Amino acid sequence: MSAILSTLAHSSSWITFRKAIEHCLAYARTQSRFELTLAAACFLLIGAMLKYPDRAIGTRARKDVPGDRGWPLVGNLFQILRYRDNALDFFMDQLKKHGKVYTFTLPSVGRTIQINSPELVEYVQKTNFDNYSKSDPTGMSTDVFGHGIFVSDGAEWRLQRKTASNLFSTRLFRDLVQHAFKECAHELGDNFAKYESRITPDGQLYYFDLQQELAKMTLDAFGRIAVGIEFNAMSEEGGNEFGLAFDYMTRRIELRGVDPFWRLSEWLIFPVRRRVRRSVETLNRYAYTAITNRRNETPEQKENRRKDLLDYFVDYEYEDGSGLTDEQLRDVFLNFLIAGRDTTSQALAWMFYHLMKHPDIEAKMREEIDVVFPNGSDEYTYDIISRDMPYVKAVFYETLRLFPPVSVSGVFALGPDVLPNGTRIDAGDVVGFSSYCIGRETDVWGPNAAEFYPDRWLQHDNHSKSPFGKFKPENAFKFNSFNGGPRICLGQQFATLEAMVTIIYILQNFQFELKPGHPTPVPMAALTTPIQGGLFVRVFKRYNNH
Ligand code: HEM
Repeated sequence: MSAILSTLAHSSSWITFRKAIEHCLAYARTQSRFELTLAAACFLLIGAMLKYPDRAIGTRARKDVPGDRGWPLVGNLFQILRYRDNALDFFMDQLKKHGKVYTFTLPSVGRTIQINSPELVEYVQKTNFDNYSKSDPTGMSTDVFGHGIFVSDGAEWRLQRKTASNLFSTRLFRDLVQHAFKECAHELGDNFAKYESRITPDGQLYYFDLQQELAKMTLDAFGRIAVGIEFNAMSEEGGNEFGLAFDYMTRRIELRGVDPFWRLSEWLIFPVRRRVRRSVETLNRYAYTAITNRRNETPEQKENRRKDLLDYFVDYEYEDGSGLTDEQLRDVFLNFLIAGRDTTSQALAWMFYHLMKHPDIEAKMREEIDVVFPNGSDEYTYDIISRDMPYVKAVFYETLRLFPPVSVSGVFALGPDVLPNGTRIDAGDVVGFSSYCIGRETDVWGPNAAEFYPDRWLQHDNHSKSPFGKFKPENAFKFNSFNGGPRICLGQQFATLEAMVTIIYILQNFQFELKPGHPTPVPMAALTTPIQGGLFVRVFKRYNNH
């Protein structure tokens, strides 16, 4: 081998090159098949390294877009792995270093052109929407998402979007605020009341993971409201089997993104293979049980309950009279559950953390709540919550600005394109955007962009009924936490109302204290953005209220 390499290295002219080839062939005739295969593999590897000296294999060079130089064949993989503990820091550091548009490559996904400016995001999410796809050509999320709304395009996506939007009516919201959301908030409160007096077996004060409790609540709520399932996550006997399987798989999908050989490694590492299989089985079991129950329901049973999301899909008919298959319904079920559970609960966890750090903001929220719902009243209505509580909404939206549950996302370019700033996009490129980064940009949000400052969402004019002013909505591409354009989050209003009912009920009745020595929360690199390790608090009843 070394003889071949040294001859090739010195082949400065065609004659010497020919001699080198002859030398190689003569040498090869003396070698075993194994050594020849090894030599060929080394040549291929060296050739590939020369072709892709600073980027992931298969990607085209892009000297015209700023970005850190990558390694041969693996691109920026090792660099991103160094940010494993907080992947969002990678995006922020790149933003500071290169500006709003930069690029990096990964062997599993190819080239990403990251655009962190509202104008460019608007172009991709809305103006040239048809050129960008959400489907997942890597297959990393297929075992969970299948062909559901998050990862489908074209007719498949339109069907799901249109069918699901039938559900989200003002009539439903009125009903949810007065019943389902309120009932779930009460159940959560019942658990808090138990935790208040609890002592651990070794006699210590009881600190619990508030983020996990909120996730249980949003899962139970969404199960009841959308798919007619009682997950019983909040009940202590429930076990939260579905939620844990979901958490594991969402984390797994994220890890697959930085492992070019994820199929092989998951297959080789038996405990991972087993846990993936069991988790997917759990998710499927819940989904198929719900679907079978729904298909077997009698007309009387159906009449005695409110029409839910699953009904709209089970009842759907194509032009030829056929309906959706069980597999399609399973994808609907799982996609909506991930949308409905993690996002809202994580945003609430981040918000309660900020309230513990900003008692002045919490006091103002309580002031608003106590005026609108005096004496601890829980006569919540859709009109009052959406009209008369600008400060509570402002605090929730300020949390979504700084800690958006979907903090980084992207689309695949179907064809070549040129962005409004002149950046070229090649077919197959990932165009990435980060509401987390945009939410922190000072030219977008002002010099105090990094500050938790809910007042930025309020405006004062003569028409505002509340002393806090009026809630001031923002452009969807500047405040991109709910996405924008035709794929804007379908559940924005649902999530906002659910969160507000929960916040109001909790602040009317409880107070949290952060566990002493709790580390400053760090966002976890998952499909959504939970607090890494959870949020451990103690809860107290609010005795000085009403
Ligand atoms: C605070 C809570 C929420 C936030 C911040 C949020 C944010 C988002 C974002 C950023 C997307 C786009 C994802 C992407 O394309 O990468 C999205 C899509 C979606 N969201 Fe939400 N979401 C929230 C709650 C909900 C809830 C509660 C539901 C259901 C009731 C929901 C239903 C959906 C659906 C169906 C889509 C897919 C829309 C499409 O592709 O057409 N979301 N959401």
